[in-house]
Amino acid sequence: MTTEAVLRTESLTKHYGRVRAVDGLDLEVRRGEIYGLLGRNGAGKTTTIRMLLGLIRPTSGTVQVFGHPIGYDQRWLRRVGFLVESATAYPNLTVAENLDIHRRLTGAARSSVAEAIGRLRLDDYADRRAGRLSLGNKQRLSLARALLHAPELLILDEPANGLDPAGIVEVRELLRELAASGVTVFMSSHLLAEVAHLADRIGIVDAGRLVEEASRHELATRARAYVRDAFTEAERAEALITADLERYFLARTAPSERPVR
Ligand SMILES: Nc1ncnc2c1ncn2[C@@H]1O[C@H](COP(=O)(O)OP(=O)(O)OP(=O)(O)O)[C@@H](O)[C@H]1O
Repeated sequence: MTTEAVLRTESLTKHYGRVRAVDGLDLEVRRGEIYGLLGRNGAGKTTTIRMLLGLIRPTSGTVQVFGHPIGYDQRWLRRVGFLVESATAYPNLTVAENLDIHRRLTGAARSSVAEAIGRLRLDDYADRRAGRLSLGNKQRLSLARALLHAPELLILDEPANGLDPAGIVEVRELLRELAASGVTVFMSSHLLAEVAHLADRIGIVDAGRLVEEASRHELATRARAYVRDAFTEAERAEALITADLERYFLARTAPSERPVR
């Protein structure tokens, strides 16, 4: 991993009237890194992501992608894959047709549609209309679209939304694989476990402000100390049983449903 900043914000701010949705955010995401923006509902994650993509204009502050300020030159968008609103697609078009539209818009190779379908394990649904997919499969379609044109940077708002536990593990593996091949991933989540399993670095936002930033390892150390101090032995045992149940569920999942490595 080099230290080159793929994504950088300086004093990024968005106010809606008196609501400070995002308030002076300084972020730097390096090439090949998985960065997780973690925060409660309403903390400002979606607003941040919309500004990163140039979908809404900041009240003040700047965003740079690949070293270029957004707004002046939109060509960088071709190098970015994104998922903003989860589970959006043309409902009357099939999975393959939805992806083919994106392929044409981005100028990606014809084979990229089948590849993306395979990567997100949508093979059995390729000819199904998007409007008839389950929430989880709609989310897979959105993810397939995000990575179809082999972007260098993925910006994903709550990528685990709507996925079942096996799906979350598959997508986690996929994002890890992409990051290992040099793709930079910026993702948001309101679930600590999701970013803690995946992100190299985690930024915690609250009321639009970055209240903490740490590597996954540092955060895990702090969390362990917190769990030790804040919970009783019975509560800790209960949590362990829940984790074991999740592992049991995954072990019982048919081999064809397991992630491709
Ligand atoms: N268009 C808007 N007009 C007014 N207020 C808004 C608008 N968009 C967001 N907000 C407010 O800004 C704050 C941040 O919202 P945002 O959607 O960015 O949070 P979030 O962290 O993505 O939350 P969630 O996980 O619930 O999506 C909230 O108080 C929200 O109500």
